Amino acid sequence: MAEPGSYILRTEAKDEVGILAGVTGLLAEHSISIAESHDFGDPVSGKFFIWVRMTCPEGMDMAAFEKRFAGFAEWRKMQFSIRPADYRPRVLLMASKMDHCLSDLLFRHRHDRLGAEVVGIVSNHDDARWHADRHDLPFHHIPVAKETKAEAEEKLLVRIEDSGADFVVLARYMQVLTDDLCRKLEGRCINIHHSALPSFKGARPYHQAYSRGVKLIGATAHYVTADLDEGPIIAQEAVSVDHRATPDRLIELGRDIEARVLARAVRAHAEGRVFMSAGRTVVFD
Ligand SMILES: Nc1nc2c(c(=O)[nH]1)N[C@@H](CN(C=O)c1ccc(C(=O)N[C@@H](CCC(=O)O)C(=O)O)cc1)CN2
Repeated sequence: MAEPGSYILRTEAKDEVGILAGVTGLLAEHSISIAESHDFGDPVSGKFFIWVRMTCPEGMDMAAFEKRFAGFAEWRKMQFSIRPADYRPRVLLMASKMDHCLSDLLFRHRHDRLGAEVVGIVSNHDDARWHADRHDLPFHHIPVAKETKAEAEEKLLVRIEDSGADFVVLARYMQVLTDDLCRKLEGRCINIHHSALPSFKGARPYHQAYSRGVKLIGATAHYVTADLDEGPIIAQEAVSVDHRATPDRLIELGRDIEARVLARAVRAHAEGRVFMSAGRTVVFD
């Protein structure tokens, strides 16, 4: 649990000399101590990113500080946000039949290791109801068929709205989202793909990998876009395999990697550690 007076500051701006000094100078001016900080100047986008976990002095006028910071940000044409470090963004989890990632996220949530507040579970199958009941969470069974996809996505949007979810996680949710839904969820829908993208996009990646005779398999957590499995990558991991591994063995080996990679991405997103930059991500993990 973050200590009282602890806040997360995120900034992004055109990369210019003095940006970092300006931000840290403002913090020092207000006797704000820095507990953790990260910064990066992206040569591709020409943007400079700063992430700070800061502790403000007791009794500090945060409104006055934010107003002062806003003046600096306007001058530097900087985007910024400040939020309490113990704020937990609300997340809606979605799964189909495979439940290893869902189960792992719920376990981490139960032990407050996810960095987000799970507000419900959505599935196109009824199997995941067991997990919702086990964790005393709302469960929404929204079946999907090609001819009912638009109606199903309308129901999903209602659930997202009603639950107050800040973001959505596809924890092995095996339905392709329409372009329209991807636009509506831009930057706030994370998927776990069971391959080391860009290899083996689409369905059955382990079978694709087996046919290719790979010596590595992996998992990729990425933001969802209309281009299937081509969204900005947040986290990845890979493990060596050899000629003896059948598709079923690859699926078995992949479970732990998928769950670990997805949890890392969810927590990074929840803590505001992920920035978008020229179609890629900057992750201050
Ligand atoms: N618009 C997007 N939707 C989804 C993405 C994405 O990146 N963009 N990621 C997928 C997850 N996924 C792999 O990780 C995946 C899921 C399902 C399929 C697929 O082809 N499924 C069915 C077709 C189902 C449908 O048309 O809805 C099939 O097997 O034929 C491919 C990849 C989640 N959605």
